[in-house]
Amino acid sequence: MMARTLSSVARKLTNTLIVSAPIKRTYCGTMPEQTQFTKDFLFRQLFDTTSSTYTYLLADTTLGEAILIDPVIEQANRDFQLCRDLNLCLKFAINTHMHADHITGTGVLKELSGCKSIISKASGAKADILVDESDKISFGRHCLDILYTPGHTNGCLTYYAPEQGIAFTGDTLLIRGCGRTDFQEGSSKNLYHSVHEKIFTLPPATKLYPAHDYKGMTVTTVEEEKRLNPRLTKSLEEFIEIMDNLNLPYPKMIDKAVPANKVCGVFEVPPQ
Ligand SMILES: N[C@@H](CCC(=O)N[C@@H](CSS)C(=O)NCC(=O)O)C(=O)O
Ligand SMILES: [Fe+2]
Repeated sequence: MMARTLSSVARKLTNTLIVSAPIKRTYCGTMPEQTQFTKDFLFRQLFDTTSSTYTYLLADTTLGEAILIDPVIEQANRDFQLCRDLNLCLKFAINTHMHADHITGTGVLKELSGCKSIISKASGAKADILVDESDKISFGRHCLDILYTPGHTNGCLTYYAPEQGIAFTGDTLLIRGCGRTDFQEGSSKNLYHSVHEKIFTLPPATKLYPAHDYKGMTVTTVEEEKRLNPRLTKSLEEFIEIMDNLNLPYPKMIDKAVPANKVCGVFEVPPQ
């Protein structure tokens, strides 16, 4: 009886959908035109399920040079093997900031591939190359511009590839959210200014790729976040109030991850 009732409801719904809800073909909103990747640009979004971290592999497919953004130590072998499978030489392993929730894979990747590690000067962490806003990171003919976007931590960077219309926001801007500001010299005011002045001023169609997502989302755009971000569409005062009341528990790994990430994810034995 129940099964029959359910199936008749389903049939009714289907009929209703078919009969009275034709697919709307004209988009009436303000969605900006999407930028396509150039033919010689490789993009892979990789995921670590334990920490919900995204790692990004980018490469110049003509010249075979690659970089990784925000690699996770437990996935370093996976990421290195992917580079080998695709015949790519890993030039740089880069962090958007000194992570608090997982150990970076940059130290292990250096050992595996001979790549150089990169982080911001302001992070206070060790790496082969310390970068700042005016610097650029090149791989093959491709290039990442560096935007200094403090707030989640004092050393947060956003990496921007203008030709591809993409930016890697780390934890500064998450999809419909943003990084917390309650540790590692976090500042809600700085984060608000970083997002409004550095990220929201990029072209509206710019695709934004965060370091984490906890809801299964993968990508957003400047236009979407300016319109829909529940925190960053508010005034500065309202934003600070929201951030002061998040009441999130500290990341489980924080006490292990931060000291490890200060030294590129490789614990150094102090001299005896
Ligand atoms: N539960 C996770 C940590 C979750 C968390 O705090 N995420 C950070 C980014 S990693 S530093 C964050 O900024 N979240 C903002 C938010 O609104 O969720 C763990 O235990 O590792
Ligand atoms: Fe973080």
